[in-house]
Amino acid sequence: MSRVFIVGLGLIGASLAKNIKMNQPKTIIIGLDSNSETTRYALKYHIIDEEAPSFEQGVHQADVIILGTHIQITLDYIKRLNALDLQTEKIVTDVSSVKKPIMDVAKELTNSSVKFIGGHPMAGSHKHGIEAAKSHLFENAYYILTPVTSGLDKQIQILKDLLKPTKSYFIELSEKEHDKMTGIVSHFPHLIASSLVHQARNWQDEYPFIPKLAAGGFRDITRIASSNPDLWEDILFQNKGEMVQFLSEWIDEMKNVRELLISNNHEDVHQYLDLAKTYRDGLPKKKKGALPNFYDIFVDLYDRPGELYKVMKKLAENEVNIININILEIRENMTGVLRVTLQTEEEQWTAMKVLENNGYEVSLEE
Ligand SMILES: NC(=O)c1ccc[n+]([C@@H]2O[C@H](COP(=O)([O-])OP(=O)(O)OC[C@H]3O[C@@H](n4cnc5c(N)ncnc54)[C@H](O)[C@@H]3O)[C@@H](O)[C@H]2O)c1
Ligand SMILES: O=C(O)C(=O)C[C@]1(C(=O)O)C=C[C@@H](O)C=C1
Repeated sequence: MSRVFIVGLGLIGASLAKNIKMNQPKTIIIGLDSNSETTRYALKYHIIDEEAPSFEQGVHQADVIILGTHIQITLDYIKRLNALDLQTEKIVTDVSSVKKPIMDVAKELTNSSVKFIGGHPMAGSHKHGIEAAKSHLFENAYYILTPVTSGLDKQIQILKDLLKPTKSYFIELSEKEHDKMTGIVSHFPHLIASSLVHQARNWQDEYPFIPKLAAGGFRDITRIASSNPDLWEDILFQNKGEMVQFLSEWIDEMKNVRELLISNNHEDVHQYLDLAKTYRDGLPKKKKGALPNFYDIFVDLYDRPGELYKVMKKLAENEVNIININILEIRENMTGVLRVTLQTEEEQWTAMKVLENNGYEVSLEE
């Protein structure tokens, strides 16, 4: 029986806690969060078994420590490991979205009882906090590991065994490779999504109808602009070097596209769009959850009498034919997610609009 200490019980920390609890019920989960309401929630819904009296005591009590806080805070916790007089070996990992600053600090650790393995599950959400946590969040996602030194094979295997039920795919990368690649496909798109929202907002004074027209395309490309600004400020500055480089490249590219439009260069604009389409179409398809991907929508559902019925009724009234429904985690007083599977893309679109117009939060991805 192992003891796992999770520091920071937000979206990622609590999702891991739920996954471990569900699949390895004998593992004791000790938790720590600076927000006492979060800790109360975690204890009440058995997401953790015990609250750690302090960071230091939690580390002493555990075999594996998962640092699930924002990066700047995680850096402080890693530094605090050095001062501990530990009797047994501790496997310590984090979940931070940027790896170089973490690994720089971890490499400075002189406490030989601490075996640090950098970690980053490449899945998440624009939502944050314990209430958004889901045990299946990491299903089919890549889980990147960045070990601090070689010779940690045994510890890496223990960590992988613990996290195996997340059903994610483990890969090892250097921190440099990690920050470059996640910078391109995760961090930089956040800046662009936010910039598109600002542009729409700036034009809204002159054209107040803009938000009503901001439908499919705009919503798809800007979903991530709804993420937690505290987290993303942290991520963007921790990966500042890459961000500045990508921004410079992007500005040059946009200037070039502007020139193509001004000079009526249809051929090159077509080629620009066509190349992007070919690359985008070739990206691996997302497959999450146990069901094959027909046309799913995901509806936030609160645990209240009649909620499921209301959703089904609205869809029936609009003649949406449902292939399957699946409730992904709903427990007393918790927001769960209802997956509704439709046969066609058109029905997927209709179902989403019908429910959104009736006040539900709906997304095409979980
Ligand atoms: N959100 C995502 O999509 C995502 C995906 C993968 C990895 N990550 C990484 O996971 C980490 C956590 O992100 P999140 O989205 O779960 O954030 P979150 O805001 O949902 O959770 C952070 C939790 O840490 C707690 N906390 C704050 N200060 C603390 C302290 N000093 N000690 C203990 N707890 C403290 C907060 O109360 C909160 O519960 C970040 O480093 C982020 O880079 C995020
Ligand atoms: O799905 C989202 O909302 C996310 O932003 C998740 C996402 C990503 O960009 O894919 C964001 C940051 C993480 O470090 C990992 C995953």
